[in-house]
Amino acid sequence: MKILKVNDQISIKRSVDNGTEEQRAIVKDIIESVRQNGDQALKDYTEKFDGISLDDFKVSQAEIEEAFSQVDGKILEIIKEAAENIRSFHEKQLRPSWMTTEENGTVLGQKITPLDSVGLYVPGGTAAYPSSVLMNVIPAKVAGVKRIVITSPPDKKTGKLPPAVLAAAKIAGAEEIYKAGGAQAIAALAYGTETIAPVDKITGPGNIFVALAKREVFGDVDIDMIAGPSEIAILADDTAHADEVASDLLSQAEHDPMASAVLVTPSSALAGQVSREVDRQLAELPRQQIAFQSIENYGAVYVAENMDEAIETVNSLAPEHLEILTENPMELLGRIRHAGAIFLGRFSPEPVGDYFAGPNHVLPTNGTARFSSPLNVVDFQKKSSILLYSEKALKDNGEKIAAFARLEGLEAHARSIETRLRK
Ligand SMILES: NC(=O)c1ccc[n+]([C@@H]2O[C@H](COP(=O)([O-])OP(=O)(O)OC[C@H]3O[C@@H](n4cnc5c(N)ncnc54)[C@H](O)[C@@H]3O)[C@@H](O)[C@H]2O)c1
Ligand SMILES: N[C@H](CO)Cc1c[nH]c[nH+]1
Ligand SMILES: [Zn+2]
Repeated sequence: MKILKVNDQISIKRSVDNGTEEQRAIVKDIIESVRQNGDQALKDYTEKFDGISLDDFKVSQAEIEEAFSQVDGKILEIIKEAAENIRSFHEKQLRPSWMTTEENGTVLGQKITPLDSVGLYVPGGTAAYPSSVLMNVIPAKVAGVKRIVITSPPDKKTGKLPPAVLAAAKIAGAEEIYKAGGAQAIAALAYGTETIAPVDKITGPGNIFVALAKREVFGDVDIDMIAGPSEIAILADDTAHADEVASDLLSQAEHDPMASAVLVTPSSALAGQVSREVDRQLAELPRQQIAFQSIENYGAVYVAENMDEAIETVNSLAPEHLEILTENPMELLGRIRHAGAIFLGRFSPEPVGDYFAGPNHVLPTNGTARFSSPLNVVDFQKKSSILLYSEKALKDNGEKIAAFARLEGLEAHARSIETRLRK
């Protein structure tokens, strides 16, 4: 793994993928076709891209039960315990609606309402993570969303969805599940077909066709974010254990050839040890090819002049995941301004958050931690403002409001107020 000096140019190499012109045109065609032809288009594209001919896209209750029985009992217990931790963490994010009443009778407030329906896209293939099913469905449940839909492409051989995904969905409490993938599934969620009623918001990652389709339907429905490849930055001093730092870097590198994994440290001794250790551990990994490309193209060990420079470097990266492996990580927490999730100390490696602790693993990537947050309960709710003026309140303030309206040249606004002042 390469060792570099921190300089002004340092940044995680970003891979913001807007797709090719051809891919964007394909996605537009697919969406239009699903809008026009509904289920028939969904069926045709599933045959074309997934090689499966389906008469019914809906996963039956029997299929869910069968999947549940196929997953090892001990694994089911682990998924249930993780689900409980995730539920308990997200319940703490709930905020009540509120109202205030002033002396003149004015009532002002904010009413919080869950979205009616949301759709979660679960990617196909090896990226069909049951943990991501929990991380999307549970905050929606906690928010109070009544209808939670899951859609995922059928396996090219069996025509089914992975048993662990169906089991996680059942444990999280989502049982309206469809076998449909790609841009056609996003179009079906956004606009509906004969079988799939439309939803109000679409969440979840996917390949370039899924990402482009989410961008395309945004506005007609809401979306969560366009998640990029995984990122980890580690801030460490010479008390860190090189083998642990290396394994944590590789834990995200194995996700994606474009995942980024960087160490930032003022210790050149640690830098050398970690660099060698990454190379050694890489050779032993099953997903060696993926991790190798990630480390080669998007990985680095950065040596800073001192801890102050290292901290500023981390803030400028605004990584998805940040591990602090220093003598006293808590002391540095207050100086971290930008990171999706912050893992403190050597007993909190990143996979603790991916699977089990409770905080959401759907996190801002590509430096967007500067302005956005992990997926959370509020993403599945919306707010309505409440206003009630008493007669006295309107009489006391009506002239000011009418004057403000006339300042903007809006006479009908002013009269709407004044017609009441005269009575
Ligand atoms: N950021 C995260 O948290 C996260 C987590 C898991 C997976 N992912 C990403 O999800 C993706 C999974 O990709 P995948 O392809 O295995 O599954 P996918 O479900 O995203 O896409 C499969 C679908 O793509 C469509 N498709 C394939 N080729 C097409 C073509 N030529 N034209 C039109 N549509 C086509 C098909 O409809 C197919 O069903 C990866 O990019 C992975 O990095 C990200
Ligand atoms: N680290 C990924 C998000 O960046 C999430 C994940 C799922 N499974 C394992 N990891
Ligand atoms: Zn992960």
